[in-house]
Amino acid sequence: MRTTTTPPPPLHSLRPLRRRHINRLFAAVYTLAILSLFYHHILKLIYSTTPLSFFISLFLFISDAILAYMWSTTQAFRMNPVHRKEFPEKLEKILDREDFPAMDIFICTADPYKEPPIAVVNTALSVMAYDYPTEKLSVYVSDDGGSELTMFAFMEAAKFGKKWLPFCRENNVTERCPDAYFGSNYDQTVKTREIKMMYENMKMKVENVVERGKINDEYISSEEDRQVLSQYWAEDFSRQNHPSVIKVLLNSNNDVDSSGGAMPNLIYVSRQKSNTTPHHFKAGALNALLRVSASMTNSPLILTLDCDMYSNDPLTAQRVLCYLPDKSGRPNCGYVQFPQRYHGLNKADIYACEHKRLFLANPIGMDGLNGPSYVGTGCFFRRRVFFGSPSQYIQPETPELSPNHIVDKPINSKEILSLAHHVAGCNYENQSNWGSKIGFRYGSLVEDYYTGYRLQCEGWQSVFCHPSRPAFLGDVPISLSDVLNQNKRWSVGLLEVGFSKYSPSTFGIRAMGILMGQAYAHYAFWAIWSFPVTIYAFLPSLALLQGLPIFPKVHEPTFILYTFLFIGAYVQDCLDFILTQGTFLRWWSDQRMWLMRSLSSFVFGSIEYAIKCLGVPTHGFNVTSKVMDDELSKRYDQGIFEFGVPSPMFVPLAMAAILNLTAFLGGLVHVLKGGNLSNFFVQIFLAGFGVVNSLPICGAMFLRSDKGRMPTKITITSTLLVGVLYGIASFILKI
Ligand SMILES: O=c1ccn([C@@H]2O[C@H](COP(=O)(O)OP(=O)(O)O[C@H]3O[C@H](CO)[C@@H](O)[C@H](O)[C@H]3O)[C@@H](O)[C@H]2O)c(=O)[nH]1
Ligand SMILES: [Mn+2]
Repeated sequence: MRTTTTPPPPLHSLRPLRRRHINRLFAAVYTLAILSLFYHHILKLIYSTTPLSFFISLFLFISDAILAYMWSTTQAFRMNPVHRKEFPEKLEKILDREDFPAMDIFICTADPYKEPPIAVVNTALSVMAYDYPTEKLSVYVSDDGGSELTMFAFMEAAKFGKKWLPFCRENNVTERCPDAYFGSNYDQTVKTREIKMMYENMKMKVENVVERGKINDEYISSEEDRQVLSQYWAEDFSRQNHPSVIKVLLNSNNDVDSSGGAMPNLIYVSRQKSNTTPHHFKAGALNALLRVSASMTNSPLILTLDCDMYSNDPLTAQRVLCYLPDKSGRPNCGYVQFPQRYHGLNKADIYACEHKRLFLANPIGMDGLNGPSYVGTGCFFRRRVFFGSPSQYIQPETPELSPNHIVDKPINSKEILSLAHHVAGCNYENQSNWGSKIGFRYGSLVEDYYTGYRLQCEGWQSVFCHPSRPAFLGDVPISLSDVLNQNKRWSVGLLEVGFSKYSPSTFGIRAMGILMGQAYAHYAFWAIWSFPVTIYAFLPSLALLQGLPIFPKVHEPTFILYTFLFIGAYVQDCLDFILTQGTFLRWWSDQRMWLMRSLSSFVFGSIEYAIKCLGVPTHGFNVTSKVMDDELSKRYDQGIFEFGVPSPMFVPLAMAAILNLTAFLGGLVHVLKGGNLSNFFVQIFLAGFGVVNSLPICGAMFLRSDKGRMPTKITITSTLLVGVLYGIASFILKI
């Protein structure tokens, strides 16, 4: 620390957004409107004359109650949104570079065929090249795929890194992810050409090896490497069942780069797996890394990264130092979360993978309360948060793992390595606090959300940091079935939290207050949107086809209420989106994907959750594929929806599209023939709204002939099912 007489310059600032006043006012007005709607609903229920009208009113009542509840949870994000700014350029006025805290960086990968090792390597190199004292950085790669291909890729990366790091430093490169750098408009010089050749050479080898599924003999450069790789060749070594593999690929005490500077530590870890012991997916992997890293370096700061999110800004770690050691802003700040941002989104972001609300707008709102939730990647933690609340420290069972333990032996020493293997063992956690009271928490498929939530319940706070140059950039799934499956996994994991004894709506509200509890409840109950959206997608159209009006007529006062509620919600949603660096086009995609996810991912997620509750084993963590198919990428770039595979998740989407189209046309014919528009206006409007939203689905069913069109099987099944629904509706009306 430097000693100065003047007070140190502030390292960050905080500004509440003005729109919070309007949000609060609007919330009050909208609440009144919702109350009037329920008054109307109750009257309708009481005065319903037939069982049919009673049940229709009941369905609409429940749907609106769920919509109203979800609306109420979103208010937490709107009450006090804030903006922060940090000043990393002032950091060195306060803290000498040699006093920067050490940092352990965790990178998770789980499948070399879904997560190409060359991309994982790129992620690792991008953080190894941080503008930070190199000897203080340790990169730990967790390979849940237990794959020699990934190990091989990292052996190559360790060699290439020795050239890449000095190259970045000497040329002041901002794009420190090699793939991003060579894909950018970089200076063509002898030096850049030389390094590009080296990179291409490494990439060729790694891709070649993955393609063949095995390592060419001539690629193995030393006897030591051969020995390491031979572990994977043992007969009983499989992905689900193998001993732990830990290899120090770079050691900052010995390894130097081509210009003589220190290299960061680079450690490959594949924890022990056994068919009979649960491994808890990513949370389990992170806990293994937490312990292995404790035994080797035990740095006070930890960054967790998914293999598909590379660093896009070498100054990011320094930005974090503007918050974490500084006690002035949030004394109990346990983590600094950066938004998940993506490269390669198409113009309209057709699948709304940007998740602007989840990753940008909502965290800004939560930052004005106790801080954002943890989103799994791009998050810097204080190691201490994993060991009990700010006031109640929990000692891990092995004293060497405690966050204040100082490692005094070289990472390659026998004692350290044997401890590392011990703590990476699959039975190590038996009868311990790991996953329940310490480390990343088990019990939900969205371990990130759940862990952040439990930490915040314990009293830890967090900070949201979103500099204008994205700190990290990730890949997005580019086919609809991948997107829907990812969202299905999320909804299962969220329901697991929502209906647990730690439910945010009970436990959360008690622990953190109403607003934080509501914010977390908003996510936990995402999947219940499936009910109202499904009802609104089917019921009005079915009734319309039967000539049965179910909403207020245009001249009735409740019609104005309905109009206000609909337009009010939609306009506020749109404004929120656009004011958070959004475009109208992307907002349109976002609301469409909300409907599509509600109709499929959330429905299937709820069913899977229910099955899981009954004790039937389900999929678990289905890793999203990051492999790019050229033809598919091309269609994605043109903004064309990708169906292609006959996924059952498409059935409700196709059914809603067919039914709404039929009902809308039927409604028009009715009006054109002189029928009463006023009675059916709301239903015709809803069907029309459904049609506009399902244009890409109709196109994929009836107009397209490319490989990404809707499989004929799905179209036929859906048409038949709509027929059955229509039949049932007619039957019910007759009795
Ligand atoms: O058994 C497993 C399964 C997954 N992973 C890793 O977890 C990460 C996320 O997996 P991915 O398939 O990319 O899931 P996404 O849905 O894209 O990820 C989001 O949702 C996850 C929770 O469901 C969070 O963990 C992620 O951080 C968040 O970005 C990847 O690095 C995987 O390698 C493991 O390490 N072990
Ligand atoms: Mn991912």
